[in-house]
Parts: sequence; C-alpha cells; structure tokens
Amino acid sequence: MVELPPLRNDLLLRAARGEKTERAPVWIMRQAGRYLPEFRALRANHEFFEICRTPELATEITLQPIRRYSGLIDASIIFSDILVIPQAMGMEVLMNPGPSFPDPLNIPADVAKLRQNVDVEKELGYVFKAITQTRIELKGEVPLIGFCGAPWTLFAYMIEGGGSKTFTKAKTWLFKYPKESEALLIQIADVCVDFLVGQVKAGAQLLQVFDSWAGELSPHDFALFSLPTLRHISKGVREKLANQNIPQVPMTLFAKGANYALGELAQDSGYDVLGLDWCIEPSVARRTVNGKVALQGNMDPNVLYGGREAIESAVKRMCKEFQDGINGGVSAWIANLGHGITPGVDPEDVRWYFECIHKYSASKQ
Ligand SMILES: Cc1c2[nH]c(c1CCC(=O)O)Cc1[nH]c(c(CCC(=O)O)c1C)Cc1[nH]c(c(CCC(=O)O)c1C)Cc1[nH]c(c(C)c1CCC(=O)O)C2
Repeated sequence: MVELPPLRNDLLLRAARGEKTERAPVWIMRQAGRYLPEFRALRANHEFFEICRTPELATEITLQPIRRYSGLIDASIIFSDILVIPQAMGMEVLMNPGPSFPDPLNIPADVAKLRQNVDVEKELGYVFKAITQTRIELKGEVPLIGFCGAPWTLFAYMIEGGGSKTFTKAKTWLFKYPKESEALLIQIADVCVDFLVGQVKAGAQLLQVFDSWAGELSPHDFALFSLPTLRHISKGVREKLANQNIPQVPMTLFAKGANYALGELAQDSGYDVLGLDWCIEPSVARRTVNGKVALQGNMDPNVLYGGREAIESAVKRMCKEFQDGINGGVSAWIANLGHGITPGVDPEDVRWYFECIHKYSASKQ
C-alpha cells in the first residue's frame, strides 16, 4: 500500500463509530452530480462510464464538491456507479440518460453467460486507482467513502435491464426461481465483498452499501432475499480485512424504503451506520435502533427546491429530532439527505443547507 496523507477531519469516522460529536458531520448522496455546473461542463465532453473508468476524471469530479464547499463538507465519495459490478460480471451497461442493459438476464440459464470468479483487480482496478489518486489529492482534508450496490438492487437492474416501476421481471425470478435467485444474489454478493475490500486497500476510509430498491420488497421477502446477502457482505469484508491485516473501516447500509427492518438491521446486520430515507421520523428511528448503530440522513432532497426558509426550518427540525438532549449535541448522527440530490438544485442553496447543519447541530456548551 502506498503512504497516504493523514486525515485532518475525522468527524465522519467518529460519528460512524458511534461517538457523540461536537456537531453532525455532513455530506450528501450524489454530491458530485448534475446540479454542479463544473460537473456538467466536464460531463459535456465525456461519456458517463468513460469518466468512471478514467481515474484522473473520476478524481477530478470527486473533488469538485470538496473544493466548492471546503470547510463545510465532511466527506468525499468516490465518483463511480453501482452498475460497475454488473459490468465486471460481463454485462453491457449504457447510460442514456438512465441505465440500460442491451442484453439483460431473462431466464436462469442466462446466468451462465456471466463471468464466473470475477477478478476485481482486473475488471475494477480503475476504481481502485481513482480511490488512491483521490486520497492523495484530498491531502487529508476529509475522509473518502467507497461504495457498492447491494445484491438485490443490482439483481433487479440485471434482470429488468434498467429502472422499473413494478419490478415484475426481477420479482418473477424471486417467486418462480427462488433457488436460482438466491444463488445469483450470493454470486453478486461475493463480487461486492472483493470489490469493497479492494477499495479499502486502495484507500477508502468508510464503505457504503446502497440497497436502493429494498423498499420494493415485503418485509418477509427482504428478510429472505436481501438481508442474508447484506450480512454476507459485512461479514465477508470484515473477515477478509482481518485476514490480510488491514485495519477495519466503518460500514454504512442505506436500504432505502426498508424502515420496517431498522430494528433487525441494527441488531445484527454487521453495519455500523444505517442510512434513513425521509419517510421515517428521526426520533422514531433513534428509538428503534436504540443506540446500537449510528444513523445517517434524512432530509427529503426536494426540500432543496423550497428556498432558504424551507431548508432552514427542515434542517432545524431534523437536528432537533436527532439531538440526544444532553447539551444539545448529536450522538452518532451523520447529516445527509434521504436520497441523492437531483439536477436543478441551486448549488448556493446546498451551501445554505450545509451552513444550517453546522449551526443547528452544534452542541451548546
Ligand atoms: C440506483 C443507483 C445508481 N447509481 C447509484 C445508485 C444508488 C443510489 C441511489 O439510489 O440513487 C449510486 C451512485 N451513482 C453515482 C454515485 C457517485 C457518488 C456520489 O456523488 O454520490 C453513486 C454513489 C454517480 C451518478 N450516477 C448517475 C449520475 C448522473 C448521470 C449523468 O451524469 O448523466 C451520477 C452523477 C447515473 C445513474 N446511475 C444509476 C441511475 C438510476 C442513474 C440515472 C438516474 C440518476 O441520475 O439518478 C444507478
């Protein structure tokens, strides 16, 4: 491993480990994205996956929000996409403008077309290079988050061939071919484990798993088809890091829409932080997880379209909901949105959001 600059702002890592912090660390999902003019300018000249595969470009985009919001933002997240795993498994994925798979998995026999035993160094080494380069260029200003998609969410894309409103095809697999589905889900989870371990080796300081479609499953089916693969990932990553004498990093799970499973996820899923969407009151989430994990979230991203007053009052209320009442500080909370930021938000309103988090989450000594 190359020598990387030491971290100068560890607020995110302390909160992720469950510590009370002087104020909430803050970052936003999709913080390097289309709402930023500097992103759109670079994106105008390059294909989406070309940027992902070119470490210099991925590094540059990762750093854009860090530069713009220097001193206000407490984490960077490597610029990439959850769909690089299906690509590593041998599938073609286009982005036009949403993701689309020209040749999705139609029947279980199609799984044979996938690359077995994926060599992540070979297929995804470009992400590792981007991570190391970003760590060097960050000069320790904020920690760098690595990530991957959760098996159920990736399975859904690989079978639907893109986004979906009904998930009919993916669910046909679950209910018609449950054994084959479980096998494919674990096959994906194994790639996730190696990919996440490789990201830590390259310099990622926290890992986040995105189960964006968790809320499409019933609680029963989430427990049957998604949760075992999420556990497989947390356990597998920790074991592989331990075996290779690599220090552990905190792990976050964002299972969007799976608020029904919060209690169980907090108990024993192996994640240190649970991400929340905006459909649950923070105070309810706090009671449910009962101090067993840190929480991340959860303002509705659309509040950012509502102007400064709306943003301030939503942040103020959210901070109060997450506060533990001792001296107004926050315990184990990472401020974020409840999902990714969308195009069209004014970057200056995002600055205001960060400023409000700093103001209202600070402990009053
Ligand atoms: C489901 C999912 C995807 N990708 C991702 C998820 C999980 C999180 C979530 O639920 O939103 C995760 C993701 N995608 C991207 C990141 C980069 C890091 C970050 O800034 O958060 C991360 C963490 C960049 C991106 N990924 C994508 C863009 C925009 C594409 C563009 O530049 O044209 C960015 C900045 C494209 C993408 N990628 C995906 C979709 C559905 C789309 C198109 C629609 C959309 O933009 O929201 C798949």
